[in-house]
Amino acid sequence: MPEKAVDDVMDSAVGAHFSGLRLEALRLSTPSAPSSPSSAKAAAAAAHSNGVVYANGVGASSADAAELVSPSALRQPFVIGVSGGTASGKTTVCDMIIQQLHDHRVVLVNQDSFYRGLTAEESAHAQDYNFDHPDAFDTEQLLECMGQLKRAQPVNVPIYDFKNHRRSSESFRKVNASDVIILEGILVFHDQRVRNLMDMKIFVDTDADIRLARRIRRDTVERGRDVSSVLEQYGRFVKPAFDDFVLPSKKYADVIIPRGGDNHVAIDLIVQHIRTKLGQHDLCKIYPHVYVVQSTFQIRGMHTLIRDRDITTPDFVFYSDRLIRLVVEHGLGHLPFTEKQIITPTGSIYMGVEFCKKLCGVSIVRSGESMENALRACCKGIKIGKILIHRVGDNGQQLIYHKLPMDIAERHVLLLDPVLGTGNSANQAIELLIRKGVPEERIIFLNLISAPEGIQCVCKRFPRLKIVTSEIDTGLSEEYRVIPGLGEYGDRYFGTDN
Ligand SMILES: Nc1ncnc2c1ncn2[C@@H]1O[C@H](COP(=O)(O)OP(=O)(O)O)[C@@H](O)[C@H]1O
Ligand SMILES: Nc1ccn([C@@H]2O[C@H](COP(=O)(O)O)[C@@H](O)[C@H]2O)c(=O)n1
Ligand SMILES: [Mg+2]
Repeated sequence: MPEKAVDDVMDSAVGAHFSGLRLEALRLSTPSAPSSPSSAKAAAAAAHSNGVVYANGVGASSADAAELVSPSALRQPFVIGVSGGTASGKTTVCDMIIQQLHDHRVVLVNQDSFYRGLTAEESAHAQDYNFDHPDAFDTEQLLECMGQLKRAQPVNVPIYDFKNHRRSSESFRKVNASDVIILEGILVFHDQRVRNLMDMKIFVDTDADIRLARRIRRDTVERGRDVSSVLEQYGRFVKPAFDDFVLPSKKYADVIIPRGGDNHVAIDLIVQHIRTKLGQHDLCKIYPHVYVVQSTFQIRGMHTLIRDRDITTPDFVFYSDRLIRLVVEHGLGHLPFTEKQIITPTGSIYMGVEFCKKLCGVSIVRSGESMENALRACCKGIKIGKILIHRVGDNGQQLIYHKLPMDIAERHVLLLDPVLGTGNSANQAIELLIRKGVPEERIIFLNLISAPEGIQCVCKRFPRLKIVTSEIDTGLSEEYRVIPGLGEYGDRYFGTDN
């Protein structure tokens, strides 16, 4: 690219946001082609398998892992509650989720395991016992087990036999501490203390007639009952308890799955959500300065829209802007502050804080410019610099042009690029900022999506820099594209795609 043209690009791009004008062309001799995706993938895979290290050492798979992960970076496991009426398909749905995930870091805990065993006398009149009432479960023991798992300790879960209504006296099922715990049962949303353990609640909603038909088949085939006893128990206890306890707890659900295991779309979405959580867990454990905006279904919904190849440009811009705003706000939360006391209109003292004033934005041209408006909306009058990284041919040479505030060395820098792919251009930009005197720990790199390979590449080189992102994707393709990704972000945002 001729220097004049670049000058024009930079001048038109930079607008009137700062006065310190510099243009410098750097010819880099170090090859900067993306590091091979296979080696990056191998590194990501290694980190993936090593990432699960527990406070008590359970599950640590290598000595390297212990070095990589600092105990302060450990997070709580992600707990998913699955409720619904009897024979709605709860166990089936959980089994499908676990099978699809194919990941050892997910464990299932069944509320059924915590049924109180009947005494000999109660067993003799089992037909009169209400197994659908909350008192039929030892909820204290369930809470204790879940507490242990949350504290990353393995637990022995009882084994319950539906045929004789007793727990096995000799054997237990050993459940290891894991990153994702799924807790399923008819009444897991009933007790507030159990509900409070959950990060996500799913209700499996299946038509009552279908449930009854399935229950008759299951209980006669698997639980040693005959049809008339199933029907009698259903009318006397199961249905009334469903109406009194199970159905009223549906209101606590975040997600309702109609048709249970037949609803493949819902199961795929949940699997995808858990995968995202697992990816975040590993990388956030390994790199304590990686922050992922807390996922909500609003955020997931916006990602679903902007990742859809058929979305219109105005919608892409609208939802990208909303997401970017969240990332920017989160990033600003990592800036230092000073305490400040003010007087409110009621004459009272309010002990507050004052924002850090010495900051600026730097966008990596061109797609990083799409994040500038959100930054300006949050920080009135903020100076925004630009860095353009231009590849010259295929030999790895790059030209870097920049326009940065004169006093950038004294500022905190919010580096803007919506997609962190290989991490190579991000590293070039960060190196330049450091050469300009910005300390590594004063740089916050903001993106919408990040590939694990990019996070590894940047964090290994700049371990004190912070990365704030809204989702971590699966990885890079052979062509270094983020997968599932969202395509050429700049073209989609500025409407220059086809
Ligand atoms: N989508 C489905 N189609 C047909 N049968 C199903 C389906 N989902 C579950 N079942 C069967 O219905 C019975 C009840 O399912 P289960 O998953 O045990 O329900 P829950 O755990 O909610 O009681 C089981 O025998 C199971 O094999
Ligand atoms: N000894 C027992 C214990 C429980 N039940 C019934 O099991 C149902 C809960 O399990 P799901 O897999 O169907 O959710 C519940 O409705 C109890 O009536 C039983 O029959 N015998
Ligand atoms: Mg079940």
